[in-house]
Amino acid sequence: MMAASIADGVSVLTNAAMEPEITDLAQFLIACGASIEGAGTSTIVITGKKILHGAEFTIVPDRIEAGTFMAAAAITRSCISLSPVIPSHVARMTEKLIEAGCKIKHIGLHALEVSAVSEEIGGDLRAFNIKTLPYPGFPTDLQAQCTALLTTCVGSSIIEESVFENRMHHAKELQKLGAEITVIGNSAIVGGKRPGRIALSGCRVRAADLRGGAALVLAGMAASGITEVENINQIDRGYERFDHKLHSLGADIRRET
Ligand SMILES: CC(=O)N[C@H]1[C@@H](OP(=O)(O)OP(=O)(O)OC[C@H]2O[C@@H](n3ccc(=O)[nH]c3=O)[C@H](O)[C@@H]2O)O[C@H](CO)[C@@H](O)[C@@H]1O
Ligand SMILES: C=C(OP(=O)(O)O)C(=O)O
Repeated sequence: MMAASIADGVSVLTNAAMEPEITDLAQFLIACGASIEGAGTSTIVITGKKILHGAEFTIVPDRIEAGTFMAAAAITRSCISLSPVIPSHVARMTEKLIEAGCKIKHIGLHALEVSAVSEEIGGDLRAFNIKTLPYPGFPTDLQAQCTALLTTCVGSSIIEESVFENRMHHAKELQKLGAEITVIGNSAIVGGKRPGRIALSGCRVRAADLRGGAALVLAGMAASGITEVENINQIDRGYERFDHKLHSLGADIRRET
């Protein structure tokens, strides 16, 4: 879209992703004088302009960061409110957490409250299944965080990763924390909380990638004892001050320099 905005003539992008970030980029380019139609659908038509101009623009809230904090509330059985978030951008995550038993309240247009506190939800969280799909389906970038959450829920779940291959590295690390996970190709079967099964317990684990790393931090907050996550530069690629934000919510977390 960026290149086509200043290319000669009309460009048509087919099979385009329909994610909010695409629409947001299009809106920014339009604010800069570009001509773009169809962003947010699978076909985008761009008529090139000779020159663009500057514009002031506020970018869309990060739906994956929001979804990660929603998972953090759930895995620690806490209640948090988060903003700014566009509730429709985290709709699939909201549906899954409601299926698990969480209570989710809209506070105005750009804030949500997520509660997994057992007295408020009347029991413990239940397992749910996930199949990742292109937006507006369940995002691949929240799969790892939900896998961590599901290791603490009552019952077993099936996770199907259908967007991106090789996105199960966190499973092996979660196993080190005591989780029961069987990976079969791009799917995983997670055995959740069961009577007689030991809950997660802390140890040293390694972040192989961005979302898998975030998932290990979430698991570490739910685990007994101390969890050390190595290779956190992966997490820093996609979360600004993740440790500070979690600490401000009450997590016992610190960065080792
Ligand atoms: C619409 C959607 O859900 N996009 C996700 C996708 O975007 P992203 O655009 O990064 O993903 P790609 O389209 O590059 O890749 C998706 C899949 O297609 C395969 N592939 C890609 C190009 C190609 O020429 N041949 C091929 O086989 C890749 O190997 C992968 O399995 O992954 C990102 C990283 O997790 C997520 O942030 C995005 O939300
Ligand atoms: C996979 C992601 O990003 P990257 O391709 O930079 O690892 C992500 O945003 O979850």
